[in-house]
Amino acid sequence: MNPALLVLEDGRVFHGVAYGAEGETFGEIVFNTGMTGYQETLTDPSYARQIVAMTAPHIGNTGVNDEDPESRRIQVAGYVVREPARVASNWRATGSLGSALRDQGVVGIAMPGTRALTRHLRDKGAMRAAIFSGPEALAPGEEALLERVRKSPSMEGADLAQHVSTSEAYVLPAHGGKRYTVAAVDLGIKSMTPYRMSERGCEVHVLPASSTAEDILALGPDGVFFSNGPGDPSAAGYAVDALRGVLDAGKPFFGICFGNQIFGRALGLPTYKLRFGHRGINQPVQDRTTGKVDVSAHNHGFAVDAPTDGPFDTPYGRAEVSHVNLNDGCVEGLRLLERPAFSVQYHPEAAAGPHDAAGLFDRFCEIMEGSR
Ligand SMILES: NC(=O)CC[C@H](N)C(=O)O
Repeated sequence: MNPALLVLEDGRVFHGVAYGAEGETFGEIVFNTGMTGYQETLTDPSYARQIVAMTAPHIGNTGVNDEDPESRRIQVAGYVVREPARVASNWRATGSLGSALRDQGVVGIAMPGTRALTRHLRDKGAMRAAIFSGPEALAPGEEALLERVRKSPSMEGADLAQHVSTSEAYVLPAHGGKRYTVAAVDLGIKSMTPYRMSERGCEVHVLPASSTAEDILALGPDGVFFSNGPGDPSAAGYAVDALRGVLDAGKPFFGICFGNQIFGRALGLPTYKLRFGHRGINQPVQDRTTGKVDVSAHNHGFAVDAPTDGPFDTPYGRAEVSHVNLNDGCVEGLRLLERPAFSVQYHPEAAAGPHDAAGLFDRFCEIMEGSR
């Protein structure tokens, strides 16, 4: 197997062997703590331009199948694992993870130091990085490679949603009888999300990220949804403008992850970059109204900065922080108190992840019902 290097912008270098395609790739290095669900992780468009390191030591055991992808392709910029499975064993498997990475040109590295890497990122934070594998990519030597990593673009200020969004609108029909029309703005949407709505009787019109409030309202939707997505929410002013138009029109609104950050910005709140973010499927989130704790799926590197000591004023009336993360206290949900609009920073669609928060899709249906 050919040698590979993972080079971090602060000069830390990890040695390993090539996994997946050989060559080079640049991105923000982040870690994911999920013990399962690598295929959903790899295909989540929110990971665009990120190199994802898995803390679970053995990856690829169940191969890849045609049912679990969350989008049409592997979306991560690069992949870091400790030990790839040599055998893919599962009744649904159609191939191995190594060949899927290779076929889609995704450069990865298998290296013994994933634990040291995770501890490093925990202390120093997510940062620019690159994987170089094979003799050609490694030829310039570590110093020259590090220089190139330092010159690569940062995640801060990156507008990536428009690059992963659908270019054409499409419709997911309602399962078992249509009850609601939903306009879902695709900022990097995972395929399970509109599916969760469709199984609750929503006809889901998935719209490009560049859709304006007029485009959205032209559908006459019962409710509007803004999806998860990659990049820095402070660089997506177009989505904030569209959402403001939707809120001005009084439409019921639900947002997930990037959608929560856009909602926060539409309410006039700032967003900021977390040191190393939350990526995994066992994050404890508390609903501050009921006190109930959900174990939930996460993938975010940014968060909304909002007062957690009680309701606050916004251009749309009073709002409150509805959910907080019990690990670090960060804002995990927002809601308006006088209008039907709410959002969460985590992933009730649960692909992969626990289904504790599935009731949020029911809540979306309830606010659409209540607004009729
Ligand atoms: N999953 C998401 O929607 C991620 C949102 C945003 N890109 C972040 O990293 O915080």
